[in-house]
Amino acid sequence: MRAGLVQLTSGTDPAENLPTTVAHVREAAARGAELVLTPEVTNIVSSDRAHQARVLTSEAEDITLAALRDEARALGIWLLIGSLALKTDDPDGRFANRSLLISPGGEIAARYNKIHMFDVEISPSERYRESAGYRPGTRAVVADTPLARIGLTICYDLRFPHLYRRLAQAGAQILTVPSAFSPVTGAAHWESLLRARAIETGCFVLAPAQTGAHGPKRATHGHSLAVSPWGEVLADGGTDPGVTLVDLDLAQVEHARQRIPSLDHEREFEGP
Ligand SMILES: O=C(O)CNC(=O)[C@H](CS)NC(=O)CCC(=O)C(=O)O
Repeated sequence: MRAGLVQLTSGTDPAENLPTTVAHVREAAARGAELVLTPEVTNIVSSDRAHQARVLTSEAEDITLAALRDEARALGIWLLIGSLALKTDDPDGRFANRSLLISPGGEIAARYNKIHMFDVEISPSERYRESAGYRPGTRAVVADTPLARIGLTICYDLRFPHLYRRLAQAGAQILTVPSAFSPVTGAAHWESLLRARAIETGCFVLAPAQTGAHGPKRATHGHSLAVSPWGEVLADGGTDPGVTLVDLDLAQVEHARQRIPSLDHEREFEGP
């Protein structure tokens, strides 16, 4: 099976971001990808909540979702929209950071709302408070497709290994980690964490990423990565926007788990 990782430098205007996203999805499909994946917040990278409140819409009205559903249908591909920032009917007005898996029929096959919120202070000048803008999800999701069983996660979720273990134990063969990783933590941790999740679970890990400068105040790490169930980096998207293709042999999932059956070796223990 061939997958295509789309790497983007999304800006603050969903309508302006859309043509580039569509062009990359078409390129991935033209080059043989049956599963195409876009990064976290494909529709908008912005930390201005007032601006987001003006330009974001609900799922039913979202132009990015509508256009990408049309593309999936026209191209006959499975399309993981890594995430969209969407309005919800939550009383506190927070958005959803939602991953959507689209079938080749253009239908929404699965939805996953990001569970873990990036509320951190990396340095005095670099702070994030994701939970101020987004309501965290409360449900883990595995989607069955004819290509593979896919476990959906987003970005900072990557630091919570028990989520990935649960998805693998629920039968996932591919784990998706669409991201907008920070440059500092990306350089220090991104590849190691992705390889660790693949090794621990015996799953392929596919991580399409945002990259570069999103205006003057925000930058992301890039390096969309595909990792095999044995922990090998199969493809690295570098730092420019574009498409990275990778061929996956799903038999490697079984093979890696036979060599190291750690998923089956859990034991109950006492303490601490
Ligand atoms: O706010 C948005 O526009 C969309 N959300 C994100 O970009 C989120 C929250 S700021 N980024 C991450 O989770 C990065 C995690 C990370 O970098 C790490 O774990 O080190």
